[in-house]
Amino acid sequence: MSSLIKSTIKVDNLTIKQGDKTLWRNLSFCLQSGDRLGISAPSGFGKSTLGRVIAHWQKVSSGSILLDGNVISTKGYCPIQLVNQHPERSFNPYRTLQASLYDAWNPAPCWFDKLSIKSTWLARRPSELSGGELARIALLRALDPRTQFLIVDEATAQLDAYIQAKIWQILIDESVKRPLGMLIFSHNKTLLQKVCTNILYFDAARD
Ligand SMILES: Nc1ncnc2c1ncn2[C@@H]1O[C@H](COP(=O)(O)OP(=O)(O)OP(=O)(O)O)[C@@H](O)[C@H]1O
Repeated sequence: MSSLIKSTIKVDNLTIKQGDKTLWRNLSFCLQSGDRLGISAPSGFGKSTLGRVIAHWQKVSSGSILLDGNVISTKGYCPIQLVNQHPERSFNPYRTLQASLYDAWNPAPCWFDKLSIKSTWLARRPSELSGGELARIALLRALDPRTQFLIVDEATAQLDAYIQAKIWQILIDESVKRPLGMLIFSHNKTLLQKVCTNILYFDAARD
Protein backbone atom coordinates (compact mmCIF):
# COMPACT_ATOMS: atom_id res chain seq x y z
CA MET A 1 0.00 0.00 0.00
CA SER A 2 1.24 3.50 -0.84
CA SER A 3 2.39 5.71 2.02
CA LEU A 4 1.27 8.86 0.15
CA ILE A 5 -1.69 10.86 1.40
CA LYS A 6 -4.93 9.77 -0.20
CA SER A 7 -7.72 12.07 -1.42
CA THR A 8 -11.38 11.28 -1.86
CA ILE A 9 -14.00 12.55 -4.26
CA LYS A 10 -17.47 12.16 -2.78
CA VAL A 11 -20.31 12.31 -5.28
CA ASP A 12 -23.45 12.75 -3.22
CA ASN A 13 -27.03 12.53 -4.38
CA LEU A 14 -26.20 13.87 -7.82
CA THR A 15 -29.01 14.58 -10.25
CA ILE A 16 -28.06 15.66 -13.75
CA LYS A 17 -30.55 16.96 -16.30
CA GLN A 18 -29.81 17.57 -19.95
CA GLY A 19 -32.62 19.55 -21.57
CA ASP A 20 -35.86 18.04 -20.26
CA LYS A 21 -34.27 14.60 -19.73
CA THR A 22 -33.00 13.44 -16.34
CA LEU A 23 -29.83 11.45 -17.08
CA TRP A 24 -28.73 10.67 -13.52
CA ARG A 25 -30.92 10.68 -10.42
CA ASN A 26 -29.57 10.61 -6.85
CA LEU A 27 -26.22 9.11 -7.86
CA SER A 28 -23.77 8.63 -4.98
CA PHE A 29 -20.32 7.07 -4.88
CA CYS A 30 -16.84 7.69 -3.52
CA LEU A 31 -13.57 7.54 -5.38
CA GLN A 32 -10.21 7.44 -3.61
CA SER A 33 -6.69 8.04 -4.88
CA GLY A 34 -5.49 4.78 -6.38
CA ASP A 35 -9.03 3.55 -7.19
CA ARG A 36 -9.86 2.88 -10.82
CA LEU A 37 -13.65 2.92 -10.96
CA GLY A 38 -15.23 1.81 -14.23
CA ILE A 39 -18.67 2.91 -15.35
CA SER A 40 -20.32 0.74 -17.95
CA ALA A 41 -23.54 2.00 -19.51
CA PRO A 42 -25.13 1.94 -22.96
CA SER A 43 -24.72 4.68 -25.54
CA GLY A 44 -26.69 7.82 -24.72
CA PHE A 45 -27.03 6.90 -21.04
CA GLY A 46 -25.16 9.98 -19.85
CA LYS A 47 -21.58 8.85 -19.19
CA SER A 48 -19.93 11.78 -20.96
CA THR A 49 -22.29 14.23 -19.29
CA LEU A 50 -21.44 12.73 -15.89
CA GLY A 51 -17.73 13.06 -16.70
CA ARG A 52 -18.11 16.71 -17.65
CA VAL A 53 -20.03 17.43 -14.45
CA ILE A 54 -17.48 15.71 -12.18
CA ALA A 55 -14.62 17.53 -13.96
CA HIS A 56 -16.51 20.81 -13.42
CA TRP A 57 -16.99 21.53 -17.14
CA GLN A 58 -20.75 21.55 -16.56
CA LYS A 59 -22.94 22.42 -13.55
CA VAL A 60 -24.89 19.88 -11.49
CA SER A 61 -28.67 20.13 -11.34
CA SER A 62 -28.61 19.05 -7.68
CA GLY A 63 -26.35 17.20 -5.28
CA SER A 64 -22.67 17.76 -4.61
CA ILE A 65 -19.16 16.78 -5.64
CA LEU A 66 -16.64 17.27 -2.84
CA LEU A 67 -12.90 16.75 -2.84
CA ASP A 68 -11.70 15.87 0.66
CA GLY A 69 -14.88 17.44 2.01
CA ASN A 70 -14.51 20.72 0.11
CA VAL A 71 -16.18 22.27 -2.90
CA ILE A 72 -13.62 22.46 -5.72
CA SER A 73 -12.63 25.98 -6.63
CA THR A 74 -13.44 27.06 -10.16
CA LYS A 75 -10.30 29.21 -10.11
CA GLY A 76 -6.85 27.81 -10.85
CA TYR A 77 -5.94 24.28 -11.88
CA CYS A 78 -8.72 21.72 -11.50
CA PRO A 79 -7.33 18.60 -9.75
CA ILE A 80 -9.97 16.53 -11.57
CA GLN A 81 -9.06 16.31 -15.25
CA LEU A 82 -11.13 14.84 -18.07
CA VAL A 83 -9.90 13.29 -21.31
CA ASN A 84 -12.55 12.22 -23.77
CA GLN A 85 -13.09 10.87 -27.27
CA HIS A 86 -12.96 14.36 -28.77
CA PRO A 87 -9.45 15.60 -27.90
CA GLU A 88 -9.69 18.30 -30.60
CA ARG A 89 -12.32 20.06 -28.47
CA SER A 90 -9.98 20.45 -25.53
CA PHE A 91 -7.21 22.29 -27.43
CA ASN A 92 -7.19 25.83 -28.71
CA PRO A 93 -7.26 25.33 -32.52
CA TYR A 94 -5.04 28.37 -33.11
CA ARG A 95 -2.18 27.41 -30.78
CA THR A 96 0.53 24.85 -31.31
CA LEU A 97 0.28 21.72 -29.19
CA GLN A 98 3.57 22.65 -27.62
CA ALA A 99 2.09 25.91 -26.33
CA SER A 100 -1.03 24.17 -25.00
CA LEU A 101 0.96 21.40 -23.35
CA TYR A 102 3.63 23.55 -21.71
CA ASP A 103 0.98 25.93 -20.37
CA ALA A 104 -0.02 23.03 -18.13
CA TRP A 105 3.28 21.33 -17.27
CA ASN A 106 6.70 20.47 -18.60
CA PRO A 107 6.90 16.68 -19.01
CA ALA A 108 10.33 15.02 -18.96
CA PRO A 109 11.42 13.61 -22.36
CA CYS A 110 10.74 10.03 -21.20
CA TRP A 111 7.02 10.82 -21.21
CA PHE A 112 7.05 11.34 -24.98
CA ASP A 113 8.63 7.92 -25.49
CA LYS A 114 6.25 6.25 -23.06
CA LEU A 115 3.20 7.60 -24.88
CA SER A 116 4.72 7.19 -28.38
CA ILE A 117 4.49 10.94 -29.05
CA LYS A 118 6.86 12.28 -31.71
CA SER A 119 8.47 15.61 -30.84
CA THR A 120 7.71 16.92 -34.36
CA TRP A 121 3.97 16.79 -33.61
CA LEU A 122 4.31 19.51 -30.99
CA ALA A 123 5.04 22.31 -33.47
CA ARG A 124 1.71 21.63 -35.20
CA ARG A 125 -1.83 22.82 -34.49
CA PRO A 126 -4.59 20.36 -33.42
CA SER A 127 -6.11 20.08 -36.93
CA GLU A 128 -2.73 18.89 -38.24
CA LEU A 129 -2.70 15.67 -36.19
CA SER A 130 -4.75 12.48 -36.32
CA GLY A 131 -7.33 11.78 -33.61
CA GLY A 132 -5.10 9.10 -32.07
CA GLU A 133 -2.02 11.37 -32.04
CA LEU A 134 -4.01 14.17 -30.45
CA ALA A 135 -5.52 11.76 -27.90
CA ARG A 136 -2.02 10.92 -26.63
CA ILE A 137 -1.08 14.59 -26.23
CA ALA A 138 -4.38 15.28 -24.42
CA LEU A 139 -3.61 12.43 -22.06
CA LEU A 140 -0.08 13.67 -21.44
CA ARG A 141 -1.37 17.16 -20.67
CA ALA A 142 -3.91 15.72 -18.22
CA LEU A 143 -1.16 13.77 -16.43
CA ASP A 144 0.08 17.08 -15.01
CA PRO A 145 1.44 16.30 -11.50
CA ARG A 146 -1.30 18.53 -10.03
CA THR A 147 -3.96 16.11 -11.29
CA GLN A 148 -5.35 14.03 -8.44
CA PHE A 149 -8.20 12.37 -10.33
CA LEU A 150 -8.41 11.52 -14.00
CA ILE A 151 -11.63 10.82 -15.88
CA VAL A 152 -11.05 8.76 -19.02
CA ASP A 153 -14.11 8.83 -21.26
CA GLU A 154 -13.44 6.45 -24.18
CA ALA A 155 -10.25 8.46 -24.71
CA THR A 156 -8.23 5.52 -26.01
CA ALA A 157 -10.90 4.11 -28.32
CA GLN A 158 -9.28 5.55 -31.44
CA LEU A 159 -5.84 4.08 -30.74
CA ASP A 160 -4.59 0.80 -32.14
CA ALA A 161 -4.52 -2.20 -29.82
CA TYR A 162 -0.76 -2.03 -29.18
CA ILE A 163 -0.73 1.64 -28.15
CA GLN A 164 -3.96 1.21 -26.17
CA ALA A 165 -2.42 -1.59 -24.13
CA LYS A 166 0.74 0.45 -23.56
CA ILE A 167 -1.22 3.50 -22.42
CA TRP A 168 -3.44 1.56 -20.05
CA GLN A 169 -0.37 0.04 -18.44
CA ILE A 170 1.05 3.56 -17.93
CA LEU A 171 -2.25 4.77 -16.44
CA ILE A 172 -2.43 1.78 -14.09
CA ASP A 173 1.18 2.40 -13.02
CA GLU A 174 0.43 6.09 -12.36
CA SER A 175 -2.71 5.25 -10.42
CA VAL A 176 -0.65 3.03 -8.11
CA LYS A 177 2.47 5.22 -7.91
CA ARG A 178 1.05 8.74 -7.31
CA PRO A 179 -1.59 7.45 -6.32
CA LEU A 180 -4.03 8.77 -8.97
CA GLY A 181 -7.77 8.08 -8.75
CA MET A 182 -9.43 7.24 -12.05
CA LEU A 183 -12.99 7.17 -13.32
CA ILE A 184 -13.19 5.19 -16.54
CA PHE A 185 -16.17 5.25 -18.90
CA SER A 186 -16.41 2.64 -21.61
CA HIS A 187 -18.75 0.36 -23.51
CA ASN A 188 -15.92 -2.14 -23.57
CA LYS A 189 -16.57 -4.40 -20.57
CA THR A 190 -13.46 -6.48 -21.28
CA LEU A 191 -11.29 -3.36 -21.05
CA LEU A 192 -13.00 -2.28 -17.82
CA GLN A 193 -12.51 -5.72 -16.29
CA LYS A 194 -8.81 -5.60 -17.16
CA VAL A 195 -8.00 -2.12 -15.85
CA CYS A 196 -10.49 -1.27 -13.08
CA THR A 197 -10.42 -2.02 -9.39
CA ASN A 198 -14.23 -1.76 -9.27
CA ILE A 199 -17.01 -1.39 -11.87
CA LEU A 200 -20.54 0.03 -11.71
CA TYR A 201 -22.85 -1.40 -14.36
CA PHE A 202 -25.86 0.57 -15.60
CA ASP A 203 -27.54 -1.69 -18.10
CA ALA A 204 -31.25 -1.43 -17.33
CA ALA A 205 -33.63 0.79 -19.27
CA ARG A 206 -34.63 3.61 -16.97
CA ASP A 207 -37.40 5.48 -18.79
N1 LIG B 1 -25.74 19.65 -25.06
C1 LIG B 1 -26.74 18.79 -25.05
N2 LIG B 1 -28.01 19.21 -25.15
C2 LIG B 1 -29.05 18.35 -25.11
N3 LIG B 1 -28.90 17.01 -24.97
C3 LIG B 1 -27.65 16.55 -24.90
C4 LIG B 1 -26.50 17.39 -24.91
N4 LIG B 1 -25.40 16.62 -24.78
C5 LIG B 1 -25.84 15.36 -24.69
N5 LIG B 1 -27.18 15.30 -24.77
C6 LIG B 1 -28.02 14.12 -24.66
O1 LIG B 1 -27.81 13.57 -23.36
C7 LIG B 1 -27.83 12.15 -23.44
C8 LIG B 1 -26.54 11.61 -22.82
O2 LIG B 1 -25.41 11.96 -23.64
P1 LIG B 1 -23.96 11.50 -23.24
O3 LIG B 1 -23.05 11.95 -24.34
O4 LIG B 1 -23.68 11.95 -21.87
O5 LIG B 1 -24.13 9.90 -23.25
P2 LIG B 1 -23.03 8.74 -23.28
O6 LIG B 1 -23.53 7.69 -22.35
O7 LIG B 1 -21.68 9.28 -23.04
O8 LIG B 1 -23.15 8.24 -24.79
P3 LIG B 1 -22.06 7.56 -25.75
O9 LIG B 1 -21.66 6.28 -25.08
O10 LIG B 1 -22.84 7.34 -27.02
O11 LIG B 1 -20.92 8.53 -25.92
C9 LIG B 1 -28.01 11.77 -24.90
O12 LIG B 1 -29.36 11.43 -25.09
C10 LIG B 1 -27.64 13.02 -25.65
O13 LIG B 1 -28.38 13.13 -26.85
